[in-house]
Amino acid sequence: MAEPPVLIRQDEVEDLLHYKDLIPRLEVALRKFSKLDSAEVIQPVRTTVPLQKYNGFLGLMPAYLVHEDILCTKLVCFYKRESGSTLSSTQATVLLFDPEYGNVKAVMDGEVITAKRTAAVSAISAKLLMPAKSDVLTILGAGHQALSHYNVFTETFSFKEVRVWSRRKETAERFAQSTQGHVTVWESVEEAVNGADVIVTVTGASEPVLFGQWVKPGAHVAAVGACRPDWRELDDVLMRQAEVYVDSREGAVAESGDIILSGAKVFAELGEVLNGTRPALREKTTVFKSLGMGIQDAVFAKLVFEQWKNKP
Ligand SMILES: NC(=O)C1=CN([C@@H]2O[C@H](COP(=O)(O)OP(=O)(O)OC[C@H]3O[C@@H](n4cnc5c(N)ncnc54)[C@H](O)[C@@H]3O)[C@@H](O)[C@H]2O)C=CC1
Ligand SMILES: O=C(O)C1=NCCCC1
Repeated sequence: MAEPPVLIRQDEVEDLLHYKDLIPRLEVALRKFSKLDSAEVIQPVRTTVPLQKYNGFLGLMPAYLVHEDILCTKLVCFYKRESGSTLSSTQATVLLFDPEYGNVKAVMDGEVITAKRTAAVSAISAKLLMPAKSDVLTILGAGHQALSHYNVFTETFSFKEVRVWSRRKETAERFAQSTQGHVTVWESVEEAVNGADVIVTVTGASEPVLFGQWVKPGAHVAAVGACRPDWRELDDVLMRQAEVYVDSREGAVAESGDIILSGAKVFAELGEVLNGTRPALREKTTVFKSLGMGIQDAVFAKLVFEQWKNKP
């Protein structure tokens, strides 16, 4: 009989996941995903169950990496929260299976995995697409993803200035007080993004907050929020003037309101750029539209489980 699953808590996942280990693993997974004719990665588009009564969704994100034999699914609930709400907008649990027998080996917290893997993928997009000389980083939104993005972007790159905007100034101020380095708080998006080389959008918005007319030509935007077909963070002008990169084309055309409603064309998947089959147009204005993928959770779940087992 199979052993019962182990339970890995949020603080344990936090201690076990470091960006320096995450980025190379994610690059390998993104490359495999985007290889033409590859049967190495099986990842259907997220199934989403609406929770209308609560203004939220349950997303089911299974993935199987055949060669590494990693079978995993994340269960993630995400919500549209009113300004001032103290409820969390994302709750996630990750299940890691034994693919041969079908039993669950580990049940682990998915919130840290979600925060860190999403930020690490955005950092990969910036590494490939941001202007060669990037001094100013602006973060729009001041929640969990804002902090994980701040951490990985400042650990990976050397910005001279980091700015934050949030719809409530006190949230942005609290964010700026919680970071290791200096962050300036801005009252309007227009001022916050003026002259920025890299802009990260990590809001719960369902209407555009970032407008193309404010974005410096050649800037890179990592757009992480608005993961529903009728939600927006970016306006049509920005979507149409930028070269649009995604994590998964299939996911993007099914789930991204910014892509679907603007009619913007997807130029490439990040994995295609990493494989060298599509170019990184660093000199142009670029948008990386992130939606999140089950394989990203799967590689981290395996890493967490292995490290947890080997803990002294
Ligand atoms: N692409 C991906 O893989 C993932 C995307 N997400 C999405 O990223 C976004 C941020 O997630 P978290 O940081 O976990 O959420 P959070 O709730 O911790 O932070 C959200 C931030 O957005 C702000 N905000 C909320 N509604 C807004 C509005 N209408 N206009 C402007 N700002 C607004 C909040 O004040 C807060 O600063 C969410 O949309 C979430 O669904 C989350 C996980 C993974
Ligand atoms: O990939 C994920 O995880 C999520 N993507 C969209 C919104 C919530 C979580």
